[in-house]
Amino acid sequence: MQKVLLIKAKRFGDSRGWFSETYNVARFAGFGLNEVFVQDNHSYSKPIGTLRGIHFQTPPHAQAKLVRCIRGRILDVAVDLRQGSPTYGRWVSAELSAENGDQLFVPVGFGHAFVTLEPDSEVTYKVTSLYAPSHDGGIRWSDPDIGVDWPLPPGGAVLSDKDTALPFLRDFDSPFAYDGTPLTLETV
Ligand SMILES: Cc1cn([C@H]2C[C@H](O)[C@@H](COP(=O)(O)OP(=O)(O)O[C@H]3O[C@@H](C)C(=O)[C@@H](O)[C@H]3O)O2)c(=O)[nH]c1=O
Repeated sequence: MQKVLLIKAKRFGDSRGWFSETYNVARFAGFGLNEVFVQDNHSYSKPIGTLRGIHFQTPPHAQAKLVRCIRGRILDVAVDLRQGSPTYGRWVSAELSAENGDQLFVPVGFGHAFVTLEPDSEVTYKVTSLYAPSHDGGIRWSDPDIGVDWPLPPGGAVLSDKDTALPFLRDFDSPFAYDGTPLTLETV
């Protein structure tokens, strides 16, 4: 399995603006990321405080995700859902924005969620397995056993109907196994 990684962008600025590679198979292999991405996703969230998650797909359709914010700003969160992990239910997060160009790599075995910190935020992400609605899974964003410290606006979280009714961690029998990879947030 893989570590959660915060991947910094290299931007080459000139009088026109800048250029940046967002994915390069050789560079990514250099920090141990050899995933094959098979689908690209793009979501737009109008209100500030839009919260999507905590989501995953179960095996054999489990997905690793490479997440980037291309407009606005989000707090992106990865939750350790690996059965037997000493950090089961714990989470790491990073602020991703159009401005910083950072990407979060969320490996298989982690739930993924984000909240928008600005209105009109757009997120794109690559995934390693095709969408399989029959293997869609989720945990409640507000689960007290996870305790994500969501930075919410005064109006609170804006959620899909599905996300308001997701189960809690205590009722979840995780299909993901712990392989000894520690929960860290390494920056590369
Ligand atoms: C995720 C997904 C959804 N859809 C459809 C199903 C549904 O009608 C509509 C909206 O789906 P959702 O409500 O699940 O979208 P959303 O809440 O944005 O779900 C996403 O949340 C983030 C946090 C993730 O990590 C993603 O993997 C995904 O789970 O889009 C696809 O066609 N392909 C896909 O890959």
